[in-house]
Amino acid sequence: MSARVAAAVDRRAVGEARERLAGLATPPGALGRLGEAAVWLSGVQGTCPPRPPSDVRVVVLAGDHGVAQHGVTAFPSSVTPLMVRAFVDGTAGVSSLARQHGAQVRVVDVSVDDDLAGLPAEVTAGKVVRGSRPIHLEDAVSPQACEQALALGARLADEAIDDGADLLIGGDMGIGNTTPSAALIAASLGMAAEQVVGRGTGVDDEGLARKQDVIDRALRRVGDRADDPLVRLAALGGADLAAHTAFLARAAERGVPVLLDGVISVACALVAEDLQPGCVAWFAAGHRSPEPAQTLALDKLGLQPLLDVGMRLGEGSGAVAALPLLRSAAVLLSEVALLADVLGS
Ligand SMILES: Cc1cc2ncn([C@H]3O[C@H](COP(=O)(O)O)[C@@H](O)[C@H]3O)c2cc1C
Ligand SMILES: O=C(O)c1cccnc1
Repeated sequence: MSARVAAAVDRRAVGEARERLAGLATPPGALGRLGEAAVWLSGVQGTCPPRPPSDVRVVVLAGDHGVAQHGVTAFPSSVTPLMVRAFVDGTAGVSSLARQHGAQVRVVDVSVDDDLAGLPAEVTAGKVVRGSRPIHLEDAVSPQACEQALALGARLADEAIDDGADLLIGGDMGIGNTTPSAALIAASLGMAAEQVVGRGTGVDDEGLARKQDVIDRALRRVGDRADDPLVRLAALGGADLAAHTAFLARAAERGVPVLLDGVISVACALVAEDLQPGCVAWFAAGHRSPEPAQTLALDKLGLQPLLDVGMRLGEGSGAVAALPLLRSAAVLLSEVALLADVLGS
């Protein structure tokens, strides 16, 4: 997949959108990031003014992580399969937001450490491994499992796009997953564990120190091998994060926009950009997570989040919460009069 390239956004539409935004009957810059979001939407849709996204798909890529057994999270791994069932039942946080804002949610078991008996094949059939391994002790997954996960993530993006999606959101579910996500961001940015570590589901100070130590040991264990983004994913990420990365990269390759979520989503976006330069043009940031690594990664990608409300749930929830703002941005650019017309009338 390293040979693939992201599609090109429509520069003409971007230029038209910038011109229209500057000409609206509003003071310059008064729409803030909504104005920027409208310009971005114009470019990725190839049309000015842009349309509010109407077929939004959230794909939650679920997977467990061996680090969860090493004191880095406030919850046990047994929560992961229970939450997968909650997504299927439509009772998770993102399920509620998606219903409210007209988005569809699909959950897929990439690497949950449970057989998820009784769930439909469309949830479980793609399973790559039962849990990714603890990254401070060994590579999260083999290169073969990583390739399989990448193929799964790309296929899931293709399925959503072929079914008519006009905006994709990657969601995550997996106890412990903020640890490999922070490690991926540290390795991608050449930063130290102490700069990227955050509290995830809410670890106490001792848990935070253990988490920092696990990330630090993982970074030192993998060393320069992490320079290769595929090795980085296999060694420091895991199957779910590889699938998530390919999901985002395939969207960019197919020219379909993505609204990014929290630290897991943005970690994968960073790796996707390394694998397939130019991807970031197809990404907008839904929200800012309190995880320090997420802000560091957003800064590196040059993205400003639409929302900053302290959400730290994952699941794609922060992106779905930002959806009304993105749609508002589109209708503002299309419906607000031009100042010249207002003054001339
Ligand atoms: C009930 C529950 C629902 C969740 N939904 C998303 N997460 C989020 O929190 C976890 C990551 O945080 P950490 O690395 O600290 O474990 C992941 O499962 C992520 O999807 C949840 C966590 C819990 C407990
Ligand atoms: O940044 C996130 O999305 C996040 C933070 C904590 C736990 N789960 C997800």
